[in-house]
Amino acid sequence: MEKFVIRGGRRLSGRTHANGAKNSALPIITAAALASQGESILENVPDYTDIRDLCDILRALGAEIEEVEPGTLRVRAAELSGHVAPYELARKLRGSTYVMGLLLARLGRGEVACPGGCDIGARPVDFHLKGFKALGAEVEIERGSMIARKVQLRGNRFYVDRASFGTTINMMITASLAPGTTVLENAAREPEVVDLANFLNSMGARVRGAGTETIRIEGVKRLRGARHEIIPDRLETGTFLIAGALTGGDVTVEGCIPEHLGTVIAKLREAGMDVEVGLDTLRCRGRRPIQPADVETQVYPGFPTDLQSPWVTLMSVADGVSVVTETIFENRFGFTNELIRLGAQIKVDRNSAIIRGVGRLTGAPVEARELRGGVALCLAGLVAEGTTEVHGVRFIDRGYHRIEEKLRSLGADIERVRA
Ligand SMILES: CC(=O)N[C@H]1[C@@H](OP(=O)(O)OP(=O)(O)OC[C@H]2O[C@@H](n3ccc(=O)[nH]c3=O)[C@H](O)[C@@H]2O)O[C@H](CO)[C@@H](O)[C@@H]1O
Ligand SMILES: C=C(OP(=O)(O)O)C(=O)O
Repeated sequence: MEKFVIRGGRRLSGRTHANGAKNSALPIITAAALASQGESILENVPDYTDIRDLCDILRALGAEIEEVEPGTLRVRAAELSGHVAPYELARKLRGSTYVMGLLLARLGRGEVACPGGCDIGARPVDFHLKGFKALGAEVEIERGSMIARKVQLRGNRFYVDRASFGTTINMMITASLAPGTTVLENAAREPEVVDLANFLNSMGARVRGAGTETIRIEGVKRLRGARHEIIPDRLETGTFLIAGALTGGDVTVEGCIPEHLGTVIAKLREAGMDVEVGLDTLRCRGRRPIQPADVETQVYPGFPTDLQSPWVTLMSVADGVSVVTETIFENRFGFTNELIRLGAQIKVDRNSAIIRGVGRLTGAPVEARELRGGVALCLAGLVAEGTTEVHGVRFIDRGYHRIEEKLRSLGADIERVRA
């Protein structure tokens, strides 16, 4: 068990480089195992624990995955040797749902534990199952797993409820090898969907329309390996920009795609921050006072739910009252109980948090229970007087690589110690 020990009060300033996107890397590594010919070289793969767990699942199913150099994976999967994903691994992460899409596409059957991931709501898999069924699969939940029996897939028209990100991804993976045409309506439009489509197309798939709400996939007989560079992580980038804003600092994130953060940039400016947009850089200079800026999370291109928690931390020291509304996950304000220990004044009313900005936060031991809420507590520790201990670092490691080193390089006083 590890914890972060943070001594607050330092302005963050300097430059940091964006990692590859977790939510792109998970589907793309899985999709690489769709290829029965050749190998894929995947670059800019972030070293997050979720990624390692996914690779272990795929290896257990017969894929060969090696790290040829830091951040670059070689994936070969001429044949898959098994159709049952190791239960204890698959239940750890949400991204393991894509392994079902892969198994159905390659083997026509599969068994994958109902996924885990951040505890931010019920997070069922009913949309995924409905999607698989629309493609001809017989799939049920039994003994804690999604189980698909031997099936013959065929393309179909499918409406994606709530523009679900994961369902859109899974349908793209499965339909790429399903004979006929699949049309996804109300598809997710996140940049990671486009990244997956680009990779699939370079493998020989025929995916059109990714990035719009209608995606059309013509199934092909086989796919071959390809080279691909994962897009930068807009959520990690946004986290560092918010850290710059919060500490009154001057933080530049290099190697990002500013267009992927349009709403976040607009909201930072509304909060009074000075945001400079470069070709592949974003610079946020923190200004005082922090203006209250209401946020409502939305599917892309709206404000990302994954940055809601860091935003709440920023608003907790703003000069006035703000309202943050969560529309995607019904239980994503759990971390505010811990933020309150540091002195934040937050009332959660149904799916909104009403935040009365306070002049100061003071350090205390707090507990991270999920990824983004955990990082929001670390950010709070950066501005809290005295020492904040954030326990539950393993949740943060699911989507940030040694975040303490990046924060330290910007001037933060933070260390990882055994709890
Ligand atoms: C690994 C990964 O990429 N995770 C991301 C993905 O999660 P994930 O793919 O789980 O998110 P979805 O877009 O599918 O979820 C949207 C909403 O639909 C509900 N739902 C979803 C599927 C389903 O079968 N039934 C159902 O009811 C969910 O509980 C949620 O309330 O998109 C979220 C929304 O951008 C991000 O916060 C997560 O970081
Ligand atoms: C919710 C998240 O991840 P997951 O879906 O993997 O739990 C996240 O990245 O914020």
